[in-house]
Amino acid sequence: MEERMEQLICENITKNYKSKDALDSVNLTLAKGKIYGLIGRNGAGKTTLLSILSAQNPPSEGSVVLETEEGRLSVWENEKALSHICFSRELNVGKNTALSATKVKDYLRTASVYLPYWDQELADELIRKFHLDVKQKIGKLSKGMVSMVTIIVALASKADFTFLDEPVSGLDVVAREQFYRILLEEFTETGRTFVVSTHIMEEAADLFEEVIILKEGKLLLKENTEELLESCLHISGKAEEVDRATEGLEKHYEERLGRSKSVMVRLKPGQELPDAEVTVQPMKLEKVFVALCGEEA
Ligand SMILES: Nc1ncnc2c1ncn2[C@@H]1O[C@H](COP(=O)(O)OP(=O)(O)OP(=O)(O)O)[C@@H](O)[C@H]1O
Repeated sequence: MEERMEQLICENITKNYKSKDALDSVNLTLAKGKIYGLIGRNGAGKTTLLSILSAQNPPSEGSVVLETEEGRLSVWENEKALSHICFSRELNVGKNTALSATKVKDYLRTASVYLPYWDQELADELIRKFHLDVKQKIGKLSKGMVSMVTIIVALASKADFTFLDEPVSGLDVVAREQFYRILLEEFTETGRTFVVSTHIMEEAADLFEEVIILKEGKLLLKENTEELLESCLHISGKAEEVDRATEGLEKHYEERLGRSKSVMVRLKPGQELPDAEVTVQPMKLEKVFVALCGEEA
């Protein structure tokens, strides 16, 4: 019987670069069979986290452990653990680099050698779906086509834990929708775990069972997306009414305009808003993110 990977655990990960502390004591457990959205402002530490989770980058402190039926395997320098993890990074092609001169088919062939569960049939299907010219050099591809190459590597890797770093950043809206559909199909068929970092939250929010938010190198929250959105409310109205309605609640992003005021509250389980003359509106993920990670006015 095929061995199943259970969860990937990130224990107290800190990463200090020379001039920057990129991650600060991050504890995180990624369960089998979920799609996670990883969000955070520029420089929050998303890429650093994914590179540490996949052992492409050593942490300054802490460890990453793959928990299996057979026991706990440290991910660092452990071929068996790493065979179940794929981080398909954004490609920095650059001019006149070895990568820019590499043909797509050769890049994919190299990936197929390194990734032990590579599915060539799936890779070929995705190449067709994305209309990708595999004879083309990577340096000659458009930004979106380069993103497609990283998406193909991620999906065809068939790794139990697959990380994609801003996969849709260069894609047009049609290709983005196509990517979300393909990802969901692959997820439904296989129950693999995906972590997808993105700045384009709204259109991907339905895809994420859980969201992970990094803020300045710290894990701000990891929560079921639906529950997070249910708990966050936008309250507006006369300032004194808003104050009365939100007293004692967790508040973010207060904005005052003359005598009126608006604020986001995040209700804890069991908490309710008192009756008050205020307008209460549900919030979309992007607005919740801005309220949690944006700069207060
Ligand atoms: N190799 C490195 N050397 C020094 N500092 C680095 C290195 N890589 C990242 N950093 C710094 O660590 C911090 C986190 O960077 P990281 O790339 O992980 O952020 P991110 O959340 O992925 O950002 P973005 O959304 O802009 O891609 C940033 O301040 C960045 O400048």
